[in-house]
Amino acid sequence: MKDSDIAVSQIALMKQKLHSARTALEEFNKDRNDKLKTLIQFIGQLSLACKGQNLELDNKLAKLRHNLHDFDQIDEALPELVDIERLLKGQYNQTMAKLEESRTGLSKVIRQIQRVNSAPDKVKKEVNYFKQELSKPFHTVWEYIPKVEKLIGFYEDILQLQFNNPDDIDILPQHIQLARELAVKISEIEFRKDQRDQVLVMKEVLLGDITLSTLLESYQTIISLLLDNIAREKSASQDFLYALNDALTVVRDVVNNSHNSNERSAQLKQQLNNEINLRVDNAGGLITDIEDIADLKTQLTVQLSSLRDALSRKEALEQREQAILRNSINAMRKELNSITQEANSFKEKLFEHQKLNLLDPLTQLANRTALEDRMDQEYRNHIRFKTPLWIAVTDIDHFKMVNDNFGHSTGDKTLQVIAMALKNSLRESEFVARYGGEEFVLLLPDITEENISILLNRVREKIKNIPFKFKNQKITVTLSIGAAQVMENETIEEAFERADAALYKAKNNGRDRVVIDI
Ligand SMILES: Nc1nc2c(ncn2[C@@H]2O[C@H](COP(=O)(O)OP(=O)(O)OP(=O)(O)O)[C@@H](O)[C@H]2O)c(=O)[nH]1
Repeated sequence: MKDSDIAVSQIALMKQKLHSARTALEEFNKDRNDKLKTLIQFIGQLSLACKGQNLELDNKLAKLRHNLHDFDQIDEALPELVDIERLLKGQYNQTMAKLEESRTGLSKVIRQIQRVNSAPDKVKKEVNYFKQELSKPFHTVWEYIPKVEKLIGFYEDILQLQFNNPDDIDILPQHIQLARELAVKISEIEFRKDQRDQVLVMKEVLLGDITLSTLLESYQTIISLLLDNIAREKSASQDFLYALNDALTVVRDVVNNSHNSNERSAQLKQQLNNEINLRVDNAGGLITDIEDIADLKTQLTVQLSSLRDALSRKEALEQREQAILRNSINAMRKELNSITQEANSFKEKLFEHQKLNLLDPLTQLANRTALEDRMDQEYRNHIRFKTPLWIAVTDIDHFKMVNDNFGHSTGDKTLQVIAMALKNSLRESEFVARYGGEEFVLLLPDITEENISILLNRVREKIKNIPFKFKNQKITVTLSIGAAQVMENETIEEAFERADAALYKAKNNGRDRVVIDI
């Protein structure tokens, strides 16, 4: 074969190879584009799945989807990818941190559920198992949601049980606090004798292990007892008013009757007086007109007899009048006596109430109302006579410990002893009141600035030296005292505030001391 023929056949072969290579390249390009399109579609779908986690990411992905949609614009999408990659990475870290946070949150909720004593045993067991499960970290949000659902299920079970047995609703610390406060309050109220046993029992219950329903019942009972007392007082005053009204009606009738009979008597008397005058006139006329003595004697005898008759009728009338008057007076006296008795017993009751309203039933010291009255009175004297006036506020130290360690009734007795000791350590002119709880207020007129500290420290020492013995244990009870003198142009309330602030200082400086605000 000639060289030229060889060259031609080689060229033909190369052409053929080139054609095959081009066809292969076209097929490869087509295949690559198909795969790329599939990939782009997939990215589009994936980006939709990420939607809703982060707004910036959503916007970027929307833009990416738009750019990828037109195959020719694919180059424009490339720079966006860097940003999107950064956002996706951040989003991943954030999601993981949030999931960990949520896991801790759920563990807290679990601990709360475990504290619910009334939870059924089945729930308690499941909660324990669930707690172990919860110790493993979550990897996706979808692992988290069923856990939350499970927790809600536990709550549902517990609530369901409590709705079915409302008596078992858990009593919270604030309920117990309310019960204790109610116990203190009812010991400050004076109940009737026949109510006292019931109140004592209630106080014991309130200070013991109480359920919520017992607490509510106690509130209801106390309100009923108080309403009953109010109703009784109302009916006692009503009875008194009715009795007063009846007595006044009787007195009015008596007065009316005696007035009417007086009028009738006055008319009769007038008639009799006229008759007597007429007889006297007639007798006078006879003396001047008749000259014959015998005739005169006869006529005069007739006139005198008529006169005697009229006079005796007048006397009878006057006697009847006096009898009526006496009866009226007696009837009125009787009514007045009975109404005076009623009024006295009502007054006594009022006085008792008034006294009770001013006395603290536990310690028998003056109460807050009485203190306010006395503060007014002492302040007026202080202004009028320019005498010094001190006010001291005192509070027992760590009194809660006495209650907590030895019981509330020991606490009550301690208060009584301290109240008595305070009262006994003051002069007649001085005054002490229970201000509330374990706090007392002293009003001390006529004390000089040099003496106030001596006096109050003496009171403090006196209380400190009381040999209290609880459960065979010797206990020292101390007081903190704050005092202030009423200054010129100052109200007693302002001085009280200063004394209270001084008490606060005494407490803060270590208790068992007197602080005087000068
Ligand atoms: N037994 C009894 N306790 C009372 C009465 N009134 C108040 N308390 C108790 O007095 C205590 C006062 O406690 P806190 O206010 O904490 O004061 P504290 O323990 O005295 O401590 P400090 O005042 O800070 O020294 C509480 O436990 C009250 O329940 C009462 O009439 N009887």
